[in-house]
Amino acid sequence: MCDQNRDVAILVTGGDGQGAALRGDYARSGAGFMVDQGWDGYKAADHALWRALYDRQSALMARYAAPAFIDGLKRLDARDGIPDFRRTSEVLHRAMGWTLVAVPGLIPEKDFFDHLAARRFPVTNWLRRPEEMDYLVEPDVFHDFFGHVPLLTHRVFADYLAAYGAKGAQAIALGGQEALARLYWYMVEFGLIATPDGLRAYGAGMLSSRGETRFCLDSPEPHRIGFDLERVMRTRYRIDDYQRTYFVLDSYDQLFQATGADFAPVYARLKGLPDIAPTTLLPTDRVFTRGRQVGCPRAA
Ligand SMILES: C[C@H](O)[C@H](O)[C@H]1CNc2nc(N)[nH]c(=O)c2N1
Ligand SMILES: N[C@@H](Cc1ccccc1)C(=O)O
Ligand SMILES: [Fe+2]
Repeated sequence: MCDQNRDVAILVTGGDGQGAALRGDYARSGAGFMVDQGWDGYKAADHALWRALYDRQSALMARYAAPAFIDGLKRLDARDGIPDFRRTSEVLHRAMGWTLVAVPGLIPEKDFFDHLAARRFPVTNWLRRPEEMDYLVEPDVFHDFFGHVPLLTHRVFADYLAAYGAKGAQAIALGGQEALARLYWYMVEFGLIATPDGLRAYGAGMLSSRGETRFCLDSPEPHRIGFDLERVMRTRYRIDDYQRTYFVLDSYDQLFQATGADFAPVYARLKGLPDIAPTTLLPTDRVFTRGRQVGCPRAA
């Protein structure tokens, strides 16, 4: 089992080299790092913390979240306590062909891509501590379920995620997995979408964090730039703080269409181009907000 821990430790020190402590119980994980959710093991205090997180985040959704996210969250009816993934999977599978699988935390990229390609969404089975209510570095069940599952009930986005996962094998074969991981990071974890009422957040990474839900739309610090596949794939990211750049979709279909292209020539082009720092703005960028980029946002 230590091999699996080693694999995951390598994964978690990815990104720009920051690490995050591994909290999950990887010892009992099986194929694809799947574990039993252990739903019966959750205590009343865990369910109470879930409800507190759920109520606090839900109160922000009308102002900050994309309509598709709000619709999906309502459909899940997950306020009362930490959901039993098996029950959610029954509903989700009938509607969208997706199921949820419990994992102990971050898993190696190949396993993650394979799960998405097979329409299995990995959901971490432990809950953050009360002192981490506003933000934590690695995903917990609140981030994975509250943040990600609502958009699995949206046909185009659910199909996009499967199409995205199916790109994993080729990316690993061609050395494009960092580029593909950036596409996930910016467009699944931290994506914004333009609506008639202005920009709204749909990314799981901001919507599971009260701090970043407000920051991503209210703060003058970060850049907000129109989505462009190669621009996203060239842009580095931080895993341990609010983002310095957010990308904006015109529609979920725009993201789905972009993922229909063959990425092999894209990876080849990227090999000859430098990475872009998250604080950088290019003259070719479609700029919604030119961020001030001063100071460390989370410390503010
Ligand atoms: C797609 C990209 O590799 C990203 O870092 C993956 C890796 N492994 C993961 N593992 C889990 N459980 N959850 C995640 O969101 C991710 N993200
Ligand atoms: N920072 C998010 C969790 C998260 C972890 C990893 C990636 C994206 C998001 C939160 O506090 O809810
Ligand atoms: Fe996530």
